[in-house]
Amino acid sequence: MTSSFIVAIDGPAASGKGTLARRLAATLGFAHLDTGALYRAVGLTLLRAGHAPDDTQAAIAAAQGLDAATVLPLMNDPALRQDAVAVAASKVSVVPEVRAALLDFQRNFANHPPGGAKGAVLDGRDVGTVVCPGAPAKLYVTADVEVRARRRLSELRNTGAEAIYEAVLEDMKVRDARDSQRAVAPLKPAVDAFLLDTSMMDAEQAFVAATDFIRSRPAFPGFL
Ligand SMILES: Nc1ncnc2c1ncn2[C@@H]1O[C@H](COP(=O)(O)OP(=O)(O)O)[C@@H](O)[C@H]1O
Ligand SMILES: Nc1ccn([C@@H]2O[C@H](COP(=O)(O)OP(=O)(O)O)[C@@H](O)[C@H]2O)c(=O)n1
Repeated sequence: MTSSFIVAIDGPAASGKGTLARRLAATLGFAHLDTGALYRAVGLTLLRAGHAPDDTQAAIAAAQGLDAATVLPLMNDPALRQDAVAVAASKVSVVPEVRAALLDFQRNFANHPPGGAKGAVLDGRDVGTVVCPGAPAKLYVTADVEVRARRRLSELRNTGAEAIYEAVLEDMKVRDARDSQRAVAPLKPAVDAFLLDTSMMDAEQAFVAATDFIRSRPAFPGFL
């Protein structure tokens, strides 16, 4: 059976989309897919094989080689969260063949959520625009880049990594620019997305604003 209960959440790095997506999925009883983790898995595979992150042919081979059996263990690998892996993910994600290789997995997850879930929440950069353009609830989560850099900094420090604010901020600006300016599936809000700026909101306030929006969508009767 194909599910039409899809919540699409997009936005730039450290805007809070993953935090929101996980909590929404738990509340709705839906499955959750962090689509960024798929691009990070490609980046990590490439780095571990000793390739440069901008080696296009190696990136295509890594993406085409990922299947459910190889990707699932990688999704829980702590190395996936390293900043170098985020940068590699952003580099491989400009390659159209890499995006094409990951598309079926994402659409299949959205339309046939695992574990008997009634619906799915996907977060990333192009879920509402490319992966699931027909999703009945789309959110675009953002925040000022300085706020996002501070969030990512404390996240990195909490994992024991040494991180400097200025470097994290600079990395984030470069990655935002690359993600927004690429030719294929650039980061941008879908025309029908609900814009949620979390610069002045904590995670609880963002969750309340998101659930108010989803509750207003006729396609989600009685879920919240
Ligand atoms: N609204 C918010 N206010 C403050 N911190 C937040 C908020 N949402 C998420 N965070 C924190 O910011 C960091 C990045 O959030 P995350 O959900 O991983 O962002 P993304 O998935 O967009 O990269 C995490 O440490 C998370 O706990
Ligand atoms: N749907 C998606 C998700 C991620 N990505 C790429 O993957 C990188 C890492 O994504 P992520 O969501 O894990 O990054 P953060 O927002 O957690 O920093 C992004 O910078 C994008 O370049 C993408 O191109 N399309």
